[in-house]
Amino acid sequence: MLPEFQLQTLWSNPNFLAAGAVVLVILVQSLYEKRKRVSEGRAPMVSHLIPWVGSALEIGGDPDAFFNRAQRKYGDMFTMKAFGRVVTYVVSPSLISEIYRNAQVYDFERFRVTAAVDCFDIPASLMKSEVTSKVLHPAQHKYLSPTGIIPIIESYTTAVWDLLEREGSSFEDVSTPLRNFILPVLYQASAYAFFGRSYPVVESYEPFNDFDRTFHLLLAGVPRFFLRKHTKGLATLHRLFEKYFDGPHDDASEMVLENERVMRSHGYDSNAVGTFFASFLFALMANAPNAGYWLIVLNLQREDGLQPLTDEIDEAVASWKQQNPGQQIEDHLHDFVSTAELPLLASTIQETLRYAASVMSIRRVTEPVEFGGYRFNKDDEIVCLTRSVHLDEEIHENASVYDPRRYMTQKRPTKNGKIVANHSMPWGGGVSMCEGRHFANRELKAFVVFLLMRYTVEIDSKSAERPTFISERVGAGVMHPRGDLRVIIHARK
Ligand code: HEM
Repeated sequence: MLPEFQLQTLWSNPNFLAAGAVVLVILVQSLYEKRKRVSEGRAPMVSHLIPWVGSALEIGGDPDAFFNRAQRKYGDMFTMKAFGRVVTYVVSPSLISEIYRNAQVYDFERFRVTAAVDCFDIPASLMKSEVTSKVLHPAQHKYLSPTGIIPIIESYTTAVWDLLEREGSSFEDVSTPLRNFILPVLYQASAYAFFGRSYPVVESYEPFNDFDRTFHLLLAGVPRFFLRKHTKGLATLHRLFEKYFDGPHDDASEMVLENERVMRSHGYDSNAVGTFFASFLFALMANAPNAGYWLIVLNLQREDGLQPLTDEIDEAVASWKQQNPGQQIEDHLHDFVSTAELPLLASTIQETLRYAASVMSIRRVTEPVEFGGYRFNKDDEIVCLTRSVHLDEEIHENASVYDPRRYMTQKRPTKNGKIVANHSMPWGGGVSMCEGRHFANRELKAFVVFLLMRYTVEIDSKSAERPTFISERVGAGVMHPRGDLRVIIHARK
């Protein structure tokens, strides 16, 4: 207890009184806001103390724990303020699928255009024109479809095989940070597949990382002024793309060449074409390489390590050789990897994405609507929080445990006695569902198959360092690693 004379001193201190008044005003205002929302039938507001900042710092600390607490306290929908932005989060799979189904009321297009212009500097005239919605996006959709993607996957397959041989040999038999080996291989092979060998892939790697590292801050509304490295990275990517589109690049994929032709025929120059493809480069690279990294890291930390996957792949190789006597697998890489039945690897990829992806789908309400028992006004922002579904213990047994066999053995997931069809949504959903998912799945499959055909990878027992998720990259896709895992790679005999 404070002695009486100290209390008297405090009460007569004008600074103390002013601070007390401010706290009182904030509390009254927040109480008023909460009451008003309840009386208007709006989704409940998560309590916060600092007015404009709202819950931003708490979300940034441990987002999974924060959203879990909010769900337990407020239910399947709750509103939150962060850096002045008011957003309602939806965590139930059935409500999320309703949002995905109804693109008229829960619009994505406005966010798509704004993000392309504000985050990637694509000219607004291009993003808002029918060239993009009626020609460029449909063409991208066609080339990224399961059949359209085949030629690109073929070049990817050859590129990743060659890169694993070339890069792998320089890491053999010495302790090495896994990241240095894996991420550049995945990055380069994908870039070659879409843009050809004329793309300055090595030069673009660091600027891409500078841009990508703080992308979530840009999404959260942090002004570019505070993100100097990020902005410089994007400018370098634009410059490299402009040079690439000004020079010979006939080895690019048909998807790139066709979209370039369309843009040029509408008067857009190499610089504008470059901004469009810098945003595609981001989609291509922001998630898949890190997913490949986590797949290896998470399995290496299990008791049986990568052995079950290696055994499955060895069996597929043996079976292919038996069916194709006298043939070399190296001459039929795409055929082999696309036909190989690898149920454990398929489940491992899906589980890695469930476990490591933090995905949010942003929508804007287009008209007043009653939804999930609450009222929404035009222009309200709603976010589908798919990670909450991934971590829901009722839907996924032992959800906090990484289990590569989960999707081989799991019964049909249910919640409240009902089957949950959308139990895993690493690709988002509805109109904004990841266009690159067919490529990404095959990319990861080919990468893991070839890696384990060529090498054994083991943890360097002298190093205790282990990577953890940078979970504050909330909503921005597969989480990046903080720290790394030192490994020793040996060529297989
Ligand atoms: C593991 C890898 C990947 C994951 C987890 C992933 C996830 C996502 C997610 C969550 C979205 C936004 C969905 C939404 O807002 O609801 C998205 C969009 C997109 N992704 Fe992927 N992605 C991956 C790899 C790729 C790859 C390799 C490509 C390119 C080949 C790609 C191309 C795209 C494109 C073009 C969009 C924009 C779709 C639109 O604006 O409608 N993604 N991705």
